[in-house]
This record gives sequence, structure tokens and C-alpha cells, in this order.
Amino acid sequence: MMRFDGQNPDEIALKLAHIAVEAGRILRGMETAFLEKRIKDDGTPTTAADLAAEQLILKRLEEAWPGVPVVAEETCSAGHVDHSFFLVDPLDGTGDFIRGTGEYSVNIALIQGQRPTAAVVAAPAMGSIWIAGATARTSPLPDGTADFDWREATVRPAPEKDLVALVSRRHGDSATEVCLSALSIGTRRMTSSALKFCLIASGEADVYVRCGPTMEWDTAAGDHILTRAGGSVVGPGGIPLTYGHEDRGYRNGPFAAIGDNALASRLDLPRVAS
Ligand SMILES: Nc1ncnc2c1ncn2[C@@H]1O[C@H](COP(=O)(O)O)[C@@H](OP(=O)(O)O)[C@H]1O
Ligand SMILES: [Mg+2]
Repeated sequence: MMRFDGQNPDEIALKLAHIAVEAGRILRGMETAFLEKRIKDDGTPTTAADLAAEQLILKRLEEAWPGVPVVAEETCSAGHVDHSFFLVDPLDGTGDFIRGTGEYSVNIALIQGQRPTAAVVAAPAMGSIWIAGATARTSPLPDGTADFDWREATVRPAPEKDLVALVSRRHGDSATEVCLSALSIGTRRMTSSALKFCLIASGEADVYVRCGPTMEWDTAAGDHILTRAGGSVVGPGGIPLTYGHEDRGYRNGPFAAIGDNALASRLDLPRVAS
């Protein structure tokens, strides 16, 4: 198997960015197509666009890093994972893609030893991309003429009161509300997909709590970007999330994404997802 030893995480992240941009072009091209959706066992939708983007990503990952296992939402979510593997969500926020809000993303993360080490989240319809290797960076998406224009992504210190919380547009639950009520939230912004992690990484919001079900490919890339921007993604007890849990079907437990790590002591997450 191709090893990553000696490969710079920032260079890996940049390669992932190129793959996500290409996948994003496929998705943009399918935005207005009539797409039949299929409801999966977990109740979430999938379309031909999810599959087309995933096939492209799997091909490009295999070309760049032959033999490295990939756990991807649509086609191989039950594979066996090694020390190093990729987590791929080709279209995070499928519901929003179908409804045309533009709030969807392509998420790819390299996991090594249960934690992400390089990642990309691209938001094709919003025209933005975030990556992280050792450092977190963001850029407008290249449009054919312009190349990437990277600048560092950095979290902001949490204000004393009136925190900005990001909440899922489509998936809320009462445990999340209880946890949010213990914080001084001034503004709630509904946002879909892994964009929530990225907006905190860019200092535009403070917290995202999720006690309802999510999968590892929904969070790994955003987790790494936010962590490298100075924030963190923690489960109960303030412990960072880990990845590669084949035994629990790659499901996450409850978590909170925070820009200012001082907020961790004010969180009281339940032990299991609601
Ligand atoms: N019942 C469920 N089981 C597992 N994951 C779920 C779920 N309901 C929602 N999700 C996850 O929540 C994601 C959407 O999050 P949000 O509401 O923040 O946009 C979905 O991503 P996909 O759109 O990639 O399937 C899906 O993985
Ligand atoms: Mg998803």
C-alpha cells in the first residue's frame, strides 16, 4: 500500500482540494437536472449526483494514493479500515442539494490513527473551499480563469454573551436544544452540511451542537479544518472525536464544534446520540 510517510499534510490537503473541485463541478452540472431521490435505510436521501461525484472521487484517490482504503457514504461504508484511510462524503446536505438552497458540500478527510490529518470541504454553489493539513486555509473556488487564493482560516474568541450558534436546517432534536440552552446564544443560523464547521473555522460563528445521528464522513473533514483553525470538535467529557469505528457502522455520538476552546467547560453533552 502507498504510504503517507514523508508526505506533507498541507500538500495532501491541496491534492484533496483539486479532487473536491472536480467533484463540485459534476454536482453543479447536475443541480438543475431532474434527479430521482431514493431514501436510504437511515431515512436520508441519495441521488445520481451523490453517486457520480463519489465515483469521480474514488477514481482520483486511487490514482493519487493506490491501495489506501476508502470509506465513502454511497458505495463502501462497511469496508475494513487500516491505520490510514479516507472518509468521503461526495454530497453532504443532499436534502439541500435537491431543494436548491446551495448549502451542500464535498467532504474528504485522510484519517491516520483514528484522527484526521488532511482534509477538504468544498461548497461548490457557495463558491468557497476550506482545506487543512498542518494549517487551515480557505479560498474562493477557482472558476476556470482564477486559481486558488488561499488565506489562513482562524477562529474568533467567543464573545461574553450573544454567541452565534449554527443549527441544522433539517435535523434538530431536543437534546441539542437542552445543550444549547446552557450557553448564551444570541443568534441561531440555520446551515446545512459540513459548512457549519467551516464557518466556525473562519470566525463567523461560535458553536455547533449535534446530539442527533451523524456519520463519520459528515464530520471528519470539518473537524480537522476547525481544529487546525484553533477550535475543536468534542464529544461528552470534552474528548475529541475519533474515526474508523467500523463496529458501530461509522456512526458518531453527540458532539459540539466550538471555535473558542474555553466554551468546552460550559458544554454538557449526553453520552449517546438521540
Ligand atoms: N437518521 C440519520 N442517520 C444517520 N445520519 C443522519 C441521519 N439524519 C441525518 N443524518 C446525517 O446528517 C447529514 C445532514 O446534516 P445537516 O442536516 O446538518 O445538513 C446527512 O448527510 P448527507 O446529506 O450527506 O446524507 C446525514 O449523514
Ligand atoms: Mg453527509
